Amino acid sequence: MDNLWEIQGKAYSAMLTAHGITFSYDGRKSTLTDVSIHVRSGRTIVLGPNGAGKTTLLNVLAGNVSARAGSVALSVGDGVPPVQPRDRARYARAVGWLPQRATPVRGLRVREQVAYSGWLKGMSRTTAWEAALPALDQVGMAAHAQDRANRLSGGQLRRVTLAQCLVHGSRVLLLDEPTAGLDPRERDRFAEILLGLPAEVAVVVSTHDVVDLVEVVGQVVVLNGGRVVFTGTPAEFLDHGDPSLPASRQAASAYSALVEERTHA
Ligand SMILES: Nc1ncnc2c1ncn2[C@@H]1O[C@H](COP(=O)(O)OP(=O)(O)OP(=O)(O)O)[C@@H](O)[C@H]1O
Repeated sequence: MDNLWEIQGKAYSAMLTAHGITFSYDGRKSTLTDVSIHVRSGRTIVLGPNGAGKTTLLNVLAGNVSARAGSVALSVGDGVPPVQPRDRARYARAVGWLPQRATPVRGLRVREQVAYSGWLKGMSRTTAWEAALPALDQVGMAAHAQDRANRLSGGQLRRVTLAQCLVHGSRVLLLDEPTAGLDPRERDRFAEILLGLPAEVAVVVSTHDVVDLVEVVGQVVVLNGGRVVFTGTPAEFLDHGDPSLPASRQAASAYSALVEERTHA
């Protein structure tokens, strides 16, 4: 189990593919309709207005909820059968999910909280305890390993929650609005941490904040009304913006154009 990502001694990058996902909370109205997304190593940003379905999509990708139609599969290497969400233990171990609201586990210290997550994902107690410190170091929180988790600031807690995703060696990270509500310094720090992750890790970030993440991503996906209305590179995304605007406003203009095009279609 600890060597999921080393097949015959070679580390593989993962590819997460969702195909034709349709999801409904009440069995009638579709919150996601025929959504397909391919996530490779590097960063993917999922943009969309409130209620577009970003959180729901991340929950489907994380295996937290099941789609009514479509499939989700994680490829881990040549000749290895893809891992599917119904293979709960392996899938959960492979995919790290950071929910919108980070919560401290009452009574635990920071290192214990991170180790606990690793243990929940199938690591032995000792391995999880050992792995907790490097995971905290990756997010700049090693110095707080002995602090009570419920005494941390919102930004620190968010970083500890990211360490909880990293501790079990996730090759796909699903981060639901990770920088929402953080001050500019914490936001910059979070962006730097994402940039510092190993190249083979695939990171999916849902956000409303077009500007600060577009420059650090490899793929942009725009959701509107539960449908994918755009998938492409940041440059292709920016092509939808008004070229007469200063660069700092191009991304917001591209986003508005894509969302409005769809709304009026
Ligand atoms: N547990 C739930 N039960 C029923 N409907 C839900 C549930 N969660 C979300 N919805 C509905 O599904 C739609 C998509 O919500 P979702 O949270 O996925 O969108 P979002 O793009 O993440 O929005 P936001 O940016 O506001 O977080 C919304 O209409 C929302 O009201």
